[in-house]
Amino acid sequence: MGENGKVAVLGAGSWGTALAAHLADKGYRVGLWSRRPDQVEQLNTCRENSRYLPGIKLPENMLATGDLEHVLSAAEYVVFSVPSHSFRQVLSDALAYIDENALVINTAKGIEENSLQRLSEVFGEVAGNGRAKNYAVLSGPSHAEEVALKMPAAVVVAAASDEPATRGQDLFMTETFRVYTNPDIIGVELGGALKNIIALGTGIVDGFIGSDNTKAAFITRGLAEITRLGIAMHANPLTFAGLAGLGDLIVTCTSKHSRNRRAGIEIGRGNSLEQALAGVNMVVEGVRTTRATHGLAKAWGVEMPITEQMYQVLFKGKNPKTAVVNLMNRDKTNEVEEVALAKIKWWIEKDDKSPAF
Ligand SMILES: NC(=O)C1=CN([C@@H]2O[C@H](COP(=O)(O)OP(=O)(O)OC[C@H]3O[C@@H](n4cnc5c(N)ncnc54)[C@H](OP(=O)(O)O)[C@@H]3O)[C@@H](O)[C@H]2O)C=CC1
Ligand SMILES: O=C(CO)COP(=O)(O)O
Repeated sequence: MGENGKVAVLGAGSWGTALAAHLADKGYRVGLWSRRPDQVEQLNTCRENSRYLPGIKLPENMLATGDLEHVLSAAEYVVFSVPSHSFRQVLSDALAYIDENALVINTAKGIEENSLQRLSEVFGEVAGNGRAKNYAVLSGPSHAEEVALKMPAAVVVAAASDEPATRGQDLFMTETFRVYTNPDIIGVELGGALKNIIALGTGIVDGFIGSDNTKAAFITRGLAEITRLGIAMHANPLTFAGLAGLGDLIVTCTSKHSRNRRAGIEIGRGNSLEQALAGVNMVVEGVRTTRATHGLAKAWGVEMPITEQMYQVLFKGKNPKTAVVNLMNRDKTNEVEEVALAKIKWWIEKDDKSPAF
């Protein structure tokens, strides 16, 4: 199973720390890279990440370091757990030290804002498409706080071919952390990134309406528009009914641990975006992802009414109450027919993979 092999985890936030502890508990030698020397010192002496994952005792066979070359030297697996907006930079800094045969697993959930690229596309651009054979994505419903307590969770590893997907599955799988493989890297990336827009919005709805009916409608129609974009971008529609789609949507829209939902609640209570982000004080991926997805929807010619309203609320000062009124009063339509049409479009366009930008 590769236990006792070396793993480098880049990014010492809540997810990087939880995954590093998970893999160390499984018997791997784990190096956890942080960009902050004071945090390295604190992790190694107190054996706890008091800022990002308080209350979890870190295993002895994981060591924090600020030295990228050192942590990556001889690592068979490299886990990226930095926020998506810093993925390109950290990857560029790390690349020279990553062994050609090492499996790179990205765990960030986002779309790059300026390029509108999925993170596997960023990886291809920075590392070269030749290295894509050793690239995988870990996604699905998995809050760090619960994974660190070994509460049962099920996730997905997606990769372009079986071999890296199975390597990733074997790396993470334990009795309490069940890992499925999925060949649909586009769908898994989109599901993980776009659910954060819906979680932010669900938080807003929680913050000012508090209606379960409204929330259920918002989540369900959110999944419909994620699927619509996914189909246009040549993802497998079924991925969105799985762990990286519906599964992650459920957890992020309902959990007390969700930073996206918590930020949304503050906005729904009348606080500004800046106040909401300062209150959470951890990465809230849904903000940048809303802007990026707004761009993707335009580029692919896909209607995404919830994303459009979220964009207006977050960046154009629209009142959330007006946004809900606008969503409720759109032209009448047929739920199933709409999905069927999107699917036909998928079949027609699947041989033409060139996006409209
Ligand atoms: N938390 C969770 O439960 C889960 C998170 N994820 C995803 O994992 C990714 C990381 O999230 P998470 O760990 O929760 O985030 P946190 O906010 O908990 O931590 C972010 C970490 O990234 C570091 N960081 C930020 N910018 C940079 C940079 N430019 N270079 C290097 N390090 C940087 C921060 O360092 P510093 O303290 O110095 O700012 C901090 O250690 C996100 O994409 C998130 O969506 C996925 C599944 C579960
Ligand atoms: O992706 C996550 C859980 O699967 C984490 O979601 P939040 O970033 O909203 O906390």
